[in-house]
Amino acid sequence: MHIAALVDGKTVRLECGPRLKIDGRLSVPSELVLDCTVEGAVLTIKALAPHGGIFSCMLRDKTRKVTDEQWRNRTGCSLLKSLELVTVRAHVAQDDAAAAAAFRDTLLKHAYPGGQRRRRILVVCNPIGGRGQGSEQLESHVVPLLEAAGCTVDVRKTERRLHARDIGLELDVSRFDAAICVGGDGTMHELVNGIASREDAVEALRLPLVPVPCGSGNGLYVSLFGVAPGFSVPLACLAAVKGRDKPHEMCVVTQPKALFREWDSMIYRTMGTGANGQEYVQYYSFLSQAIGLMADIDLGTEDWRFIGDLRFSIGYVFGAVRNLPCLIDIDVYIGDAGSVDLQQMSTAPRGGGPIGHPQLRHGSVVDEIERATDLDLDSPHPVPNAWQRVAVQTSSLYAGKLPFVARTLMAFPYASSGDGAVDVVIQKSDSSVIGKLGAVAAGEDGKHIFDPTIRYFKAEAVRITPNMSHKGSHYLSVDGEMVPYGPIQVEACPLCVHLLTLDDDASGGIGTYARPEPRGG
Ligand SMILES: Nc1ncnc2c1ncn2[C@@H]1O[C@H](COP(=O)(O)OP(=O)(O)OP(=O)(O)O)[C@@H](O)[C@H]1O
Repeated sequence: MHIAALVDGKTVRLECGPRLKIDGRLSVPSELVLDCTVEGAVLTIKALAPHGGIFSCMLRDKTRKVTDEQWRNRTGCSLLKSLELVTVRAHVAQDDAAAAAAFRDTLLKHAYPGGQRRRRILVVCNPIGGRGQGSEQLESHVVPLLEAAGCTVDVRKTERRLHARDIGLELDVSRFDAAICVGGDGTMHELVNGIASREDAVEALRLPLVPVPCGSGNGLYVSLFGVAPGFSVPLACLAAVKGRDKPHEMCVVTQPKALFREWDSMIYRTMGTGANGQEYVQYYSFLSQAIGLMADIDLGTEDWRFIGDLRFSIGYVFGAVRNLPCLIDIDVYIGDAGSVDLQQMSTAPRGGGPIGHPQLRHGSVVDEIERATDLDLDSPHPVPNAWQRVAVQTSSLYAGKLPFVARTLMAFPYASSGDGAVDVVIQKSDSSVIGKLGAVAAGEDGKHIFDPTIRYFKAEAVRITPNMSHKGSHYLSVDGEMVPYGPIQVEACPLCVHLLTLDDDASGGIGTYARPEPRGG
């Protein structure tokens, strides 16, 4: 479909189909088109396109272009870092009014093949996340872009810690088609836990969520959109406008209620009582749980927020040089869903697990566990269907459900949204400072899992019991948020969050980037 029209006094040819082309100005896949309207003689197109660059006026071909190949490989395309909202107004001759309307219809058909347009979007914005740019990004990019796509936008700014949780608790989910968090993983953690604490959690969590990267680590965002496009606010907003919904199973976390006594307010709402009458607190994690070095570099560098995610790299170097052991007992239930074999882990189904009510298949943290033999990760076979103590001295334990925890660390390359297991990375304490630095350098593309000082496996459940004499020198974090230092149990559960992605394949897992091939067959 094509049409001739006047843009800035020049006659140009407008073409649309799978691509939108405007002679000499714009050439992008229709997926990047947000809206097209015809009012009187004016045809208006709103789309995302790469920034022209400050020297673009000196270039012969000034077309702002994203090729089909670049769009297909978008998780590896750094050009998308400069995506921005572009508005093109074209004047069509009176005789061409019908052709302009047909052009609009064709363009919108290609721009929204799934049909749903003009979503009603809740925006939860943390103004102090990351480098404190949430409010600026909200006003300069998020709201204008969503409105350009014809969406209805309801903005709630968080005014205090746990405000996002309270929004989730009280939200009328029927009023929205999607919710976005302008902030980091912590804001999403609070919102998700608010929704997950409700009686109607399974249904309410069907509200699709999108992270807009204005935090520090933004692990959820990077796991959805890849590293190369950078922290692209427009790309995340595009997913909110037209993304597909994918379920992602979470971990249910339990900790003894007694640990929360010294906390000023009860963060999580759900309580339970173990077989021995001890009470526990239950909450959910969509991303990661960490203790030792990896938690310390996140929570121990909060004062360095102004340098963005560079704080994690610098914090890691400091932590590696201090090389503190982290005295913890680790019990794992590998089970049928888990594995200690990298080859098998690499072929775990990436998506599509069962969705349902949270379960504690392996009990809570306050329950006694019966252990079989210890698990020796250096010669692990055969693994019984039972709890096992992991015989290893650690400097850090990191567990998680998504590949990336930050753009510099694909911590769990074989993580899956629907395999019923949590991925675990243990860094042995007998590794040297140089060994630790080498391991994290390899972590950018997930190859740290082959490092001799690292052990990587999948388990149905993990219990960590820290030596409390280390309270004060280490942190415990869940989704990057500080939680009370003390015993914690984590298991993969069928309670899912629904995430909007730009992935083409609705059935596959989250993220289309390359993961490392297991070595040695
Ligand atoms: N108005 C506010 N004042 C103080 N704290 C707030 C406010 N709004 C939110 N918070 C808190 O800010 C913390 C950090 O939020 P967030 O996760 O969005 O950013 P981040 O920690 O920089 O990013 P990431 O988690 O990706 O590393 C959360 O613990 C949240 O409770």
